[in-house]
Amino acid sequence: MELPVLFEERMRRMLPPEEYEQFLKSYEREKYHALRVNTLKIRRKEFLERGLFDLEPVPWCENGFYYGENERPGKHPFHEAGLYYIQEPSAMSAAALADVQPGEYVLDLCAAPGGKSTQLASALQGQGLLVANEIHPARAKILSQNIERMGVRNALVTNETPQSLALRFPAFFDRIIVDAPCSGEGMFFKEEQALIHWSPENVQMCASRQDEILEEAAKMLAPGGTLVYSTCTFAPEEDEGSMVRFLNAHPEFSVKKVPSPEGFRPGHPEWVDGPEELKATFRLWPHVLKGEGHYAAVLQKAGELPEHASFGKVPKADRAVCRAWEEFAAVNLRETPEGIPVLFGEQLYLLPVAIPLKGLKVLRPGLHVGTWKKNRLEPAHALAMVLRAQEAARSLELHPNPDESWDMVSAWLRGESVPADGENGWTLALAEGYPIGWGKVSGGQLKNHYPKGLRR
Ligand SMILES: C[S@@+](CC[C@H](N)C(=O)[O-])C[C@H]1O[C@@H](n2cnc3c(N)ncnc32)[C@H](O)[C@@H]1O
Repeated sequence: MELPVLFEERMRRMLPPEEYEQFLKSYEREKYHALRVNTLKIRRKEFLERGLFDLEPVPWCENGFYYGENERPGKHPFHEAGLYYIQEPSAMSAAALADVQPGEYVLDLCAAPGGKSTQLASALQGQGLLVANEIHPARAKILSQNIERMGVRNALVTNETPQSLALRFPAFFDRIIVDAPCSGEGMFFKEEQALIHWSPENVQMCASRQDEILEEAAKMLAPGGTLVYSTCTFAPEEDEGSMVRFLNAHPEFSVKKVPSPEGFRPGHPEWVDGPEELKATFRLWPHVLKGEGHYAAVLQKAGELPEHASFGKVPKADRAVCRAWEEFAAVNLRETPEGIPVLFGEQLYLLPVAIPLKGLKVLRPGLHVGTWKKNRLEPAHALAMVLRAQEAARSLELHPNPDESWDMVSAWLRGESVPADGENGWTLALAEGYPIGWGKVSGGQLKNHYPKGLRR
């Protein structure tokens, strides 16, 4: 791989000579593949007991595992069932450092395609609130699909600028992740675009954009809250540099000392004329650990976390719709998910927390439970994806014998209907016990309602 000369010169100045050679060599090796088990759907232990792939733990992420280069987890039906998320291993560091607890209010400000958001959602375990925001509309759609596939019930997916989000959510969140757009020097390996667009001017542009994003994040963090900043670049201006500019402008913030995971190296204040406390930020180097490289910092805002702020009431879906939802749940579910029913056009959602949505660009205001059409409620795919098999009144196993082929599941994922002799009505289709969508039994068939856009 041919690296930009100015990049090489800068890296040579940054690293001691033997380390610089090792750093260069890291570009020649095979890239690492990893997945993260989605604990909203399956426990780590159960996933390992299934022995699906040849796995090795990622040291800094409890549910992260490297898999062999010949494995194809993206093709397995369990990927569609949302049992795991394929993610670059060093990218698992920021959300792990955020140490999110169930019930907190969390913002992922630069969230698409959703690696960190889905990791934060697992940590929340369906309690509290996740706002997953992405500025680019097309990327926000992909984020929203991943939130759905992973069975996240308490997320609001927005497509806003950090500035307008900050107007709606002043001092609102317990934790914020800023996984900033950056010059992507850690991505040279896999994305030619990062290599083509690299220039010292672009590094400067990214650094100023990071300052702007962090400024808005600061406004949205509650006193006593935690801000995690990360990039996938090695440029000091965008890493320790962004932190020093931010800390100078915000004396209410300091670097939080958190235990250093295996393989992480300290940040370098001397590269940016910054304070010693930057040594408690983290450098993930591709020649030191098994990953493409990252920078991460955990910052703390002074003060005590207050009670969660309330916006008061939000307008609920009208009575007929709420009643239809209750009736649907009574007939088809054994447990009814919680949330405030809100109608967006024909789409019914359960909003996890009373947040006024007017004026915000929202793609997914909570859990999508159904479509209200012709005075009937048809269940949404997202609802199937948050349920456990036992939470539906009826389910049908499409892969009853683990030793047999996955033909019936594959047919289902292509949109085909399958034979079924159960009771008529909405039925959860299962792949070895894990929901993959809704079907409707009638006339000895499970009619396929797998969304057209997802069919293989
Ligand atoms: C490093 S990526 C995020 C990756 C994501 N956190 C994940 O783990 O899957 C940075 C994101 O920031 C978005 N972005 C670009 N410009 C932005 C801006 N001015 N404000 C906020 N986000 C921006 C990009 O579209 C991109 O999706």
